[in-house]
Amino acid sequence: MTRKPLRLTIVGWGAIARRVAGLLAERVPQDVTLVAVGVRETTAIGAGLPAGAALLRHPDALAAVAPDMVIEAAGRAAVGPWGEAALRSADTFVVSSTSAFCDTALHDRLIRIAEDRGSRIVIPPGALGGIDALSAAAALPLDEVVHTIVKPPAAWRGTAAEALVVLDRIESPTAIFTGSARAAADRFPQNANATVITALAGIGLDRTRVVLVADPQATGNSHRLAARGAFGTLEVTIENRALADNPKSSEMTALSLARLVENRVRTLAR
Ligand SMILES: NC(=O)C1=CN([C@@H]2O[C@H](COP(=O)(O)OP(=O)(O)OC[C@H]3O[C@@H](n4cnc5c(N)ncnc54)[C@H](OP(=O)(O)O)[C@@H]3O)[C@@H](O)[C@H]2O)C=CC1
Ligand SMILES: O=C([O-])CC(=O)C(=O)O
Repeated sequence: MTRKPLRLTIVGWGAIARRVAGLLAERVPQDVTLVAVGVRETTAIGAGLPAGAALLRHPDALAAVAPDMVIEAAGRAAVGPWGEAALRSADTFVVSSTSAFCDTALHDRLIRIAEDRGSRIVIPPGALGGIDALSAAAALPLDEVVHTIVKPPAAWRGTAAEALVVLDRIESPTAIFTGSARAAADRFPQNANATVITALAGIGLDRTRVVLVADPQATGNSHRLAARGAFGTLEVTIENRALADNPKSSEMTALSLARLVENRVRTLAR
């Protein structure tokens, strides 16, 4: 029996969205159709929108394209409006800007809509490795989870870090934030989404400890997870290359989204 191609919509047409679309077009062209791209009204779209993909400037337009899966790769503000529409018109809504889940009311609203409509919210591993093990470990009590993110100064430009340190003058690794995952993602919504992924997999937004570091010697974006609990101990470090179009975002975030989509259409998910 042949399967129908998955009807995919991506919200956002930035570094991650374009990379994911490119990977899928290259790797599973017959199995996935990018039916639409969601943007905001003011977004100027350059060349490169795939042929046949509709451009949606409002979440209400989603229903008409009847997607199977909607991936958000836009930013925290996009998660609420696009998520509500996606959970009403698609069976799966995939969230990249997980910092949105620091807003408990939004989190609860999306869960309620998903329960009403029989749809699902999926949080991919994003820039991280080892999240499957942390999530499995959380079935037993966890004592401690610490997530450390190290990025070069350029990745912290245009963020709250600029009010704390002079990024151009840093000469050695400098901690710009220490605190909970909730506070980290709230203050650094473009750079600390991954801490919410860790928190939701493990011991929650308030108990997960986060350290954010600007390092002039760093050549990429690294994430270190350390956890301790009844399962044993876990230490995972991933050194990610940044995406060419956005130094804040890692290549792994796009690769991980592509894997998630590919596994949905593959006979052997891996
Ligand atoms: N989970 C994880 O591990 C990671 C998550 N992220 C999240 O993914 C997001 C996207 O990353 P990246 O592609 O690198 O960012 P970019 O800045 O390269 O692209 C973001 C795109 O989304 C569009 N956009 C922004 N806000 C909205 C909105 N409210 N509605 C619709 N479109 C919108 C922008 O358009 P324009 O501004 O032109 O209107 C732009 O096209 C990040 O903001 C971050 O929240 C990033 C890295 C890792
Ligand atoms: O891409 C990364 O390394 C992680 C990131 O920006 C985020 O968590 O928001």
